[in-house]
Amino acid sequence: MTGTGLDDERAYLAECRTALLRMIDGARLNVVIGERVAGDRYSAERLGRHLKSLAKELSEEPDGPPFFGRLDFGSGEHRGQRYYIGRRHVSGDTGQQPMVIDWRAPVSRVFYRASARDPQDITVRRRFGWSKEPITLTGFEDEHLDRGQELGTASRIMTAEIERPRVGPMRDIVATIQPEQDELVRAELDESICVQGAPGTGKTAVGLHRAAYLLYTHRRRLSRTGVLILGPNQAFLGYISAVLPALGEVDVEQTTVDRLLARGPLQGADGEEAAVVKHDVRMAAVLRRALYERVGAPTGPLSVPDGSYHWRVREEELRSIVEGARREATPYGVGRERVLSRTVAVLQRQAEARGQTANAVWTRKMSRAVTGFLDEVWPAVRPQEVVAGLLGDPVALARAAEGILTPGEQSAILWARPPRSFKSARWSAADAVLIDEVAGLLERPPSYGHVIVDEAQDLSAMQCRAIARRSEHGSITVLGDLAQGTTPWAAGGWSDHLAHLGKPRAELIALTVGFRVPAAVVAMANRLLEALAADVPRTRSFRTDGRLRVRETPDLADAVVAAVRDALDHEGSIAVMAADGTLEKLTAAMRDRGIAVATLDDPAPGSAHATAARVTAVPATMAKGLEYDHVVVAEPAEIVEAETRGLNRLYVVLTRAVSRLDVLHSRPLPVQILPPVEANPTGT
Ligand SMILES: Nc1ncnc2c1ncn2[C@@H]1O[C@H](COP(=O)(O)OP(=O)(O)OP(=O)(O)O)[C@@H](O)[C@H]1O
Repeated sequence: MTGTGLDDERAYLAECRTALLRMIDGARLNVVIGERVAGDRYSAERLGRHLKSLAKELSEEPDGPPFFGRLDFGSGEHRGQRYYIGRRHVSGDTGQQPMVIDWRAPVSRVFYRASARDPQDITVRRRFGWSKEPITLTGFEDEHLDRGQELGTASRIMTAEIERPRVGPMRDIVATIQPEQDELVRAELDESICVQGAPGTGKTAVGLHRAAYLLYTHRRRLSRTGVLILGPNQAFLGYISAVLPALGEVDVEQTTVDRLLARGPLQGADGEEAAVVKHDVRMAAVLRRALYERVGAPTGPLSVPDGSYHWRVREEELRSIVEGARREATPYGVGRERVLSRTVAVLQRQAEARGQTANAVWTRKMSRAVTGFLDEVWPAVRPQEVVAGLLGDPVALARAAEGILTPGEQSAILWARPPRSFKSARWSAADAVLIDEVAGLLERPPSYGHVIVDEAQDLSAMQCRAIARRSEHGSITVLGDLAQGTTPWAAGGWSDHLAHLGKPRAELIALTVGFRVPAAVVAMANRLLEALAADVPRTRSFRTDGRLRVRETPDLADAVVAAVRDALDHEGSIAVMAADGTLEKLTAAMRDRGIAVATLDDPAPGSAHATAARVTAVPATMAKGLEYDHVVVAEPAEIVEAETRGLNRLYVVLTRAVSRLDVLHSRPLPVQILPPVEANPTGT
């Protein structure tokens, strides 16, 4: 093999860039040609869509390095071959092998999995180092795996990538995916997995890369059924939104569970007591009962006029049709269809016995004629109607909830002032979950090919059921951390959650190496973890850098302003986190003193409308899943007091910093985060 020096690599880089430009030009030209040559309108549209998305994918290729690794094979199937690995394929001349191989291709797996102990036919694995603006190839590191040489955490290039200051939205990690992460990313499409991992172990990163991997490997199947990513809130979705496009995937639906389920604006709000009952899995049984209570028994024979004749169906026969449909456990809507078609079939048999032809026109006429009977025994309903019928009527609720909900629970969810009609109801997010449950009883929603659920520990049983309905014929990746559960219904363990998600046999895997939080901060967070009583494995930090500063101060606002000014001297993003009320005051204080502060409602950093502010004010309740280079946490005691699972919230907030964390307090710190001596000064 020739060409192993930096100059040779730079020459190869130049060739790759030319080839990439050729690909983009080719894709654009194909769009033009495709528009001209396609025969009928349908195929023109399909071809046009396909080519446009290809061109879009290619031109969205960031102006980044075309490759990050190289593999030299010494033996086996690829003996004597050299492959460059990058974010996407770069085609060579016709008939030549690709200049760069997509990181998701089967052969690229070796880049992530080979080790000195198991070199997998590799002689040398090379990692490339790049600098930004302009993107320049600065060097490389070789591991002679065939000679037992492996750098692991001693790799400067890998360490620099993991420890780089964070700026703007989340980035992909393709160049440095770790072997245990790669196993999850490349798990088979029909495998459902559940990843438990402490803050910063890469769960979100793994989920996003798994989506990209599955789309590459099963493109046809998934372009039909789709991939869905569910995150905790819009701020989080904004933060992760750039990762998949950077990997060439622009067609993945990313949303929150609330948005996925809402059938209209959500204008209502529930108190915690009501929300807890509405999210309880027992509501599924209450709703089912309320719905099927609408199915009635026939109260007499059916007489159907047909010209001058009347067809008659006996009451027993009608009863057995209705009972039969009920027993079949199909969706309610299908049950109604079956009662209709079976009743008409009885009429048809009678007509045929009298020598009459029962053609399609006749069948339609008979179907219309039995609608009255159908509406009586198996009425058509809207899901909102069923839910409003329960929440607005204590008698109906008591009937449906008897033996399932206590009287106290029933009164917790009853509307104080029922709306005049279900159409004018002010639905809450929890109501939307109930409505979705009923909608699922009426008709099964289409299934996604794969669903990725992030921060899954916070889902309620009823939300899990809603997701299960949408992944019945697909698989799921569940990502979460039991210690970060902050909702009143947060999971205490994974097995119940997985059962509600419809995948009780999903494999549970733990990630235990942290790539975000510096070791000093992990030590503090781990002390708090002890108090959370969550059954989760401990983590160790990959990072040896970073700084933790804890300061008592008589004036919180002054101290926050000083800490932020100090942070502004360094590169990287900055966040101030506090309980919601205090944050407003701190934001005003910072702005008064000339510091530009963004909020989470502002456009994502890096987007066209983003503000220039480097500091973001982040309410403690919105911090989940986010990370900033420097975090200033103000008054931890208030964060703990603000909600029932306040200690879990504090755990989330303390684990958002990548490089530096300032903890500022004017009141005593929660004892759970103090070192043992300070927490118990008398030693008793
Ligand atoms: N293999 C890796 N190489 C480089 N960076 C990584 C790697 N794995 C994770 N990271 C980085 O570590 C940070 C934390 O990752 P991520 O947000 O996916 O963790 P998480 O487990 O979802 O955390 P949380 O539970 O707090 O939401 C991110 O900046 C991510 O890019």
